[in-house]
Amino acid sequence: MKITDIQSPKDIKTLNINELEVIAEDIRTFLIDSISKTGGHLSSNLGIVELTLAMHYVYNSSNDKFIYDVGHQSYVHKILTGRAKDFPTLRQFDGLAGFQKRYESEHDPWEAGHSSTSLSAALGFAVARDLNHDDFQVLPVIGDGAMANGMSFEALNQIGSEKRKMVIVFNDNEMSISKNVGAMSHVFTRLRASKGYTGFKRDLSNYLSHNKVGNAVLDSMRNLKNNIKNTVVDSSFFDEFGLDYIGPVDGHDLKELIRVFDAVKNHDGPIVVHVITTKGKGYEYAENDDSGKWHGVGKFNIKTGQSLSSVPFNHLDWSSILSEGLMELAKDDPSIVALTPAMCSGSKLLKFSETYPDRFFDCGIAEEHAMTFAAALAATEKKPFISIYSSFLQRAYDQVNHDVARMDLPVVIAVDRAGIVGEDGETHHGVFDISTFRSTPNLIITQPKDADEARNLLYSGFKQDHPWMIRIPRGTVEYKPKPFEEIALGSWTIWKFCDQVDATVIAYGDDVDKIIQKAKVNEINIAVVNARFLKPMDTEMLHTLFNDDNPLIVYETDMLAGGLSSGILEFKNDEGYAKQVKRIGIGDHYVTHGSIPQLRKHEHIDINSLFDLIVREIS
Ligand SMILES: Cc1ncc(C[n+]2csc(CCOP(=O)(O)OP(=O)(O)O)c2C)c(N)n1
Ligand SMILES: CC(=O)[C@@H](O)[C@H](O)COP(=O)(O)O
Ligand SMILES: [Mg+2]
Repeated sequence: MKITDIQSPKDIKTLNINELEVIAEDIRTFLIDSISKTGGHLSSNLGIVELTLAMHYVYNSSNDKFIYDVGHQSYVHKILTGRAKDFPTLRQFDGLAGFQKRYESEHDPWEAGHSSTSLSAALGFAVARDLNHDDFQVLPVIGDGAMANGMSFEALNQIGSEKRKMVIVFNDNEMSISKNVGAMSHVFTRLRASKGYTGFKRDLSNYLSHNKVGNAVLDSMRNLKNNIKNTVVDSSFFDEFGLDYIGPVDGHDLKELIRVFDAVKNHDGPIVVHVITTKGKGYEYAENDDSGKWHGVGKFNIKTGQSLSSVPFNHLDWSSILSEGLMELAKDDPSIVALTPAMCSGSKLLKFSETYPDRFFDCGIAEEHAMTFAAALAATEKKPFISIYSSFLQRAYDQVNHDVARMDLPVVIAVDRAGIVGEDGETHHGVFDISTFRSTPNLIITQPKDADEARNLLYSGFKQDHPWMIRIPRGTVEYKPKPFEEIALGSWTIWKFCDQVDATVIAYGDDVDKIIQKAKVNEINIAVVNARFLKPMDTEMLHTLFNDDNPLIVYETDMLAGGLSSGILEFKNDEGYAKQVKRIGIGDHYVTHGSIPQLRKHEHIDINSLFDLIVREIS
């Protein structure tokens, strides 16, 4: 059977084990081939092939609810639910999404992108089912990284007391994006090494021989399903939560997986099936990767494993610019420490972690904890630098407010992947943080226009006594490091095409230089303000701008509501100015997936849309 011919899970239900094993290998080849051309989350999907096949073989999606935690490992599920033909469009504008999407298929009952929502969602589905006297199984599929998150524990706490029927598929590959960390990872290691499943298998064969059903295991297991209580083994960890447990199960042994899923099919109450998988299974480079490089990839050469994306000459990604700067500062200042909630590779902190292992903390997928941890470090004379992707920082809103800003503690917060991030889409665009945090007292919010300013904002952040955010986008910028210089708090800068300009644009980030460049090339007579402090704003400069007669345009590439232009409109109102302010930014909706330039165009927040507005305003 061709992978692209699979229309629905029904197509694999009549296959025998040998045929299923062939399909598993074909799916792996399909994934490697397809993702090498589009980019995407390769390793987690290669690891979950047999597991997903076994689940679809035994259960009946869409009646049974398949809920993938994060959703980055739902590609095999997408293939088995008739979406293989759409893989050439994966994560592209108008194309197949990289996560489960309710609009995409009836087989996607839930959506995520952020980690550790699957267990809470599963409980919601299970309770609604019971209240409606419906009959379906709920199957959250959750990794060992996501399982160690606080939300998962909050959910387990209630699942264990509610005792609703669900099969929690615990996909344990000892990896988060990179190697999994923390005490929970040791708990899982002990479980993995436990004799539980051996015990289960022994009980099972006893059961089978007592019942004289012979060796036709698949059929026998069907008889067993109502007696699963006899075979479920205790596991100290999940047992403490009041959950039944089976495992560890070899996640690449299709026959075994099918036997186990069949056995727990109608299990009464919540049961954890602990499945051991290998992240990157079947593709050597990905299988041997501990660093997280193959977790999410761009286009690559299958043979050599080389990336096909190139970084322009003299350019470096923004995360590395900050982490290189941090390394320089940390060399002379032993009080500097660095933290990441599970994003060591993406935040480019690997070098820091190797150089200063005692001063580096990977907190796991635990944004809330990481932020409060950083606050306490700052309260005890350490100088914490915490790097968090903007969209994941949404998780730590209260900790920034309650623990960092309220106590006015000098935590330097790198808000990475700020702005539109591209292919990950809705759940990952970092477009909310300015609006979210502009109302937080004591907090300073900055965004550099170039690499020098990024370094200088980092340097300045460590020289002062307040919480200090530095927003940096996904992508690269020209990098020729110069000695650090301090930047005055709340100071903006202005560039003018000539003394008498016709309009002023206020912008921030790396768009500032792009706007200046375009104005120069096209001889457009404007001034461009670099609003490198989004909070506090440069009120002296704002008074000057409101006192001249030129049109004033605020150019934002984040949410309009509550963003920089909202701050400027508040200023205008409070200071009693009459001048109109034109603004560009993202309206009241979520932004889809696609390349960053495509999405900016689609949202009318690209530089061409800005210049169309400028020309309208000055003509
Ligand atoms: C709240 C949040 N923080 C961080 C991430 C980034 N992230 C995506 S997948 C992942 C690792 C998940 O590990 P695991 O659950 O074990 O899944 P695996 O990829 O190993 O299958 C992380 C940290 C996220 N999606 N959401
Ligand atoms: C699924 C997930 O949340 C991460 O893997 C994310 O896709 C990483 O994004 P970057 O590629 O920008 O590091
Ligand atoms: Mg994992």
